[in-house]
Amino acid sequence: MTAMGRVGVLLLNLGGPDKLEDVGPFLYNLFSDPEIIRLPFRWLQKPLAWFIAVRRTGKSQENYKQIGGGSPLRRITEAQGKALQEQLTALGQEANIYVGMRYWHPYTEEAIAQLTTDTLDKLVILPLYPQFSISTSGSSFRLLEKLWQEDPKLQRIDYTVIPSWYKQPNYLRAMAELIAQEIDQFPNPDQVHIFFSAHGVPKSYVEEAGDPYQQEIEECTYLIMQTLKRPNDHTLAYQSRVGPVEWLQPYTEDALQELGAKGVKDLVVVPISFVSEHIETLQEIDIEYREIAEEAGIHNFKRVPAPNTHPLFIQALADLVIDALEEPNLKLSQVTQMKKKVKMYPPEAWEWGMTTSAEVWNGRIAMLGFIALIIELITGQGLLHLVGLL
Ligand SMILES: C=CC1=C(C)c2cc3[nH]c(cc4nc(cc5[nH]c(cc1n2)c(C)c5CCC(=O)O)C(CCC(=O)O)=C4C)c(C)c3C=C
Ligand SMILES: [Fe+2]
Ligand SMILES: [Fe+2]
Repeated sequence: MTAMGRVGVLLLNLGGPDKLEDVGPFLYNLFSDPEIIRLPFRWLQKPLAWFIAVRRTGKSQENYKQIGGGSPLRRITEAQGKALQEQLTALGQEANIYVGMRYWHPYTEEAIAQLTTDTLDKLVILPLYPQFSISTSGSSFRLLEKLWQEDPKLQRIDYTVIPSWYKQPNYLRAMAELIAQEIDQFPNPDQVHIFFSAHGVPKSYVEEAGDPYQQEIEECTYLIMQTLKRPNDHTLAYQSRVGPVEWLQPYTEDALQELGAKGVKDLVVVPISFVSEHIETLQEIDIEYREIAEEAGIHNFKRVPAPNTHPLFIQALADLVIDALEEPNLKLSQVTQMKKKVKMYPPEAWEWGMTTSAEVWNGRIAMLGFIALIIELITGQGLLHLVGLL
């Protein structure tokens, strides 16, 4: 305890399957989230999530097999929490650290149950995503808002939220240092092409729902290059597209092929939206994109490690917590306002069940939807392709 009283830090992350048997239920949880699949009908969410999870599990398990049979996200996030606690203690700020994952253990609900029994005086909510997206931090904030509304014990905790933090100077320094270490291993470091690969989101998130993610990614790329102070050429592209709807462009695979065709031979990939190693770095970049790059003639392909427990990165997290404790509180409900009034799911206009006629239409559309789902289940074609998920 310090002058601030008993402080807690809630670290938010996505979560990942610990072992192969977890892949199916993890995918079901992920696709059950309306911030991941934005459907106009809430009742369709769970059957669709189940269907997509069943269809995707085999392929996804193959990928997890290639990285040792599970996600390292929990282990790394817990190590980040421990390092953050030690750094805060060194700076004179004792704190309890809690890890709350969105789609797998330890779930956000478990972290909340723990922290309500710890009688905290102040809680800092810190998402482990440098940039805000509706689909990541936004989804976790929305869940927390719901938990807060339901629990009077939580309402008594004085808390503040950090919405995004890609401008944090020590984070930028950590990224620049990790990039410099990698390019300096090449015979001609200044000739190496620096390839920023961000996790993508569907284009409609940005263009229709006002997700600030793309703007924050672009600014973050610019700030890292400014901090790096090297003359290298660089590219920003988006990875991990799911389904045939348009996602943010250029796609990583296309951009790699284009650079190969232009004669780029030396390239380092910087995973820019992740702060830990996980399937998208260890399998997708290190295995799939490496293969594409090598086929395109990029013979010297390297990847910059995620910040993980890099001391400058842990310092950045500690700075964020200490600054948040000193600044005025930011509430969960204020965050979406700040983030350019993003339209979280469901848009208000879709609030159904308020009138008798709406109930009648709900019923009719539900019947039609179920028929469409049955057709899809039998033929493997139709509705799911229309909504752009398969
Ligand atoms: C900034 C990070 C992330 C954004 C933005 C994001 C959006 C997003 N993701 C999916 C679908 C899937 N994501 C999956 C895994 C996964 N996603 C992120 C991060 C972001 N996702 C991480 C850290 C992980 C890995 C977890 C781990 O196992 O370590 C998966 C599962 C893996 C697979 O089958 O490919 C899916 C599916 C969508 C649809 C989306 C935006 C709408
Ligand atoms: Fe994802
Ligand atoms: Fe992926």
